[in-house]
Amino acid sequence: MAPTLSTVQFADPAEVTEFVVNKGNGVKGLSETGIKALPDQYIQPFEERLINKFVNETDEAIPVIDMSNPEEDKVAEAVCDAAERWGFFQVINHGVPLEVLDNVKAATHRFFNLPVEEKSRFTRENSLSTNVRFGTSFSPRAEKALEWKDYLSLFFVSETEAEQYWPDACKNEALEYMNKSKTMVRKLLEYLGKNLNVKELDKTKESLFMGSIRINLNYYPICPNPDLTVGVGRHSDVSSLTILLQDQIGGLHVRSLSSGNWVHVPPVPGSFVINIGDAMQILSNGRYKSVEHRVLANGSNNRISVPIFVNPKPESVIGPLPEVVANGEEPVYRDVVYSDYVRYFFKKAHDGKKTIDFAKI
Ligand SMILES: COc1cc(/C=C/C(=O)SCCNC(=O)CCNC(=O)[C@H](O)C(C)(C)COP(=O)(O)OP(=O)(O)OC[C@H]2O[C@@H](n3cnc4c(N)ncnc43)[C@H](O)[C@@H]2OP(=O)(O)O)ccc1O
Ligand SMILES: O=C(O)CCC(=O)C(=O)O
Ligand SMILES: [Fe+2]
Repeated sequence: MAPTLSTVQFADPAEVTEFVVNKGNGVKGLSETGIKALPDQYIQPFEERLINKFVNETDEAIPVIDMSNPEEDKVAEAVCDAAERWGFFQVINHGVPLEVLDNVKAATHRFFNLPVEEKSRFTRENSLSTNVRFGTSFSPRAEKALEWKDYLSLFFVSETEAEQYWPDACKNEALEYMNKSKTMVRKLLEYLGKNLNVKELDKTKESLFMGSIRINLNYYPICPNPDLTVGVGRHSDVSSLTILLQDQIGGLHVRSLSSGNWVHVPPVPGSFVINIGDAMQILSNGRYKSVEHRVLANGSNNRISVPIFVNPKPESVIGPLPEVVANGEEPVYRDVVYSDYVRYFFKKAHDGKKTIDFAKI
């Protein structure tokens, strides 16, 4: 059973960290104690809070693209245009059965509703596989201010490995979600590749664009002072492409490339939010943009989201594609080993678009 106010008292911030991070209660456990004020270590610097005046003053919106007829040129054009001008878009009629989406959302709630002793089997310290990690915030040991989010991160190696190590509460649903999304992912990558003069997604391109998959189940519990903190701080993803399933609560904001405004991504039932990640920005020599985004904390509702990060293989060397620089275009990025890039991302706190400097020439 979740601890309650009568059983949990925090004398100082270190006790909160012990309870949330080290004991594996997460911010969900903290929220469920009935805590009335945000603990100090969650208070973000003023400039990192999503203050209302920067939001919703604009009628800008990320494109919503209908994929009912995926072979039509206008679908490919809309995807490539959005990847260049927004780095973000939503897709509807994408062919992934709605039941699969409902099932993975239900499985996410089922996992986070497990008792702490069960979830703690998957913390960094306890997990039997480095490919399965239950955690909180982003990089708690590196962060000056923590983020109001718990997560389960599942790196796919094989069905057998997943069967053995992924939590029973969600493994079948997460695998089905991943498998049933593959056709859509391939199609999106074909559109993006063709526009870069990549003729086909052969084995080499496949391992660069979609050589590894990570699924995260994110849980953002009700927060006592949502204006003082964030669910997720400003960052860009390090993937090639991210496919995000969000529930009906909302809170994801994207930085508009044209105005610099923070633009809300409204939940559209049955849709996916798709975004370009740093790996794709590097491979396309900056043509496609991985854009800063962040998530608000919420004072009245719990929220979940389930991103699939489609990535190069960890051992892939990524740099501007030969097809892109063949015409004499100057490369903006150097070649980097993808796992070095990801390790660099994970070892620091979220810092907006700074990760990509690691690969800049
Ligand atoms: C969590 O909140 C997030 C997450 C995100 C994620 C955005 C993405 O775009 S995720 C896609 C990343 N790409 C991949 O995972 C594919 C390639 N993977 C790899 O190359 C490797 O698996 C590796 C990630 C480099 C890890 O390799 P290795 O060094 O063998 O493994 P570890 O020793 O386990 O990890 C080293 C170090 O990395 C950090 N870390 C690892 N996994 C995670 C994870 N799932 N979540 C958070 N941090 C992770 C961690 O610091 C590890 O050091 P420890 O000392 O703590 O073990 C976007 C926004 C978010 O808020
Ligand atoms: O929860 C969301 O809407 C976005 C989460 C996110 O940006 C991430 O996990 O990388
Ligand atoms: Fe993200």
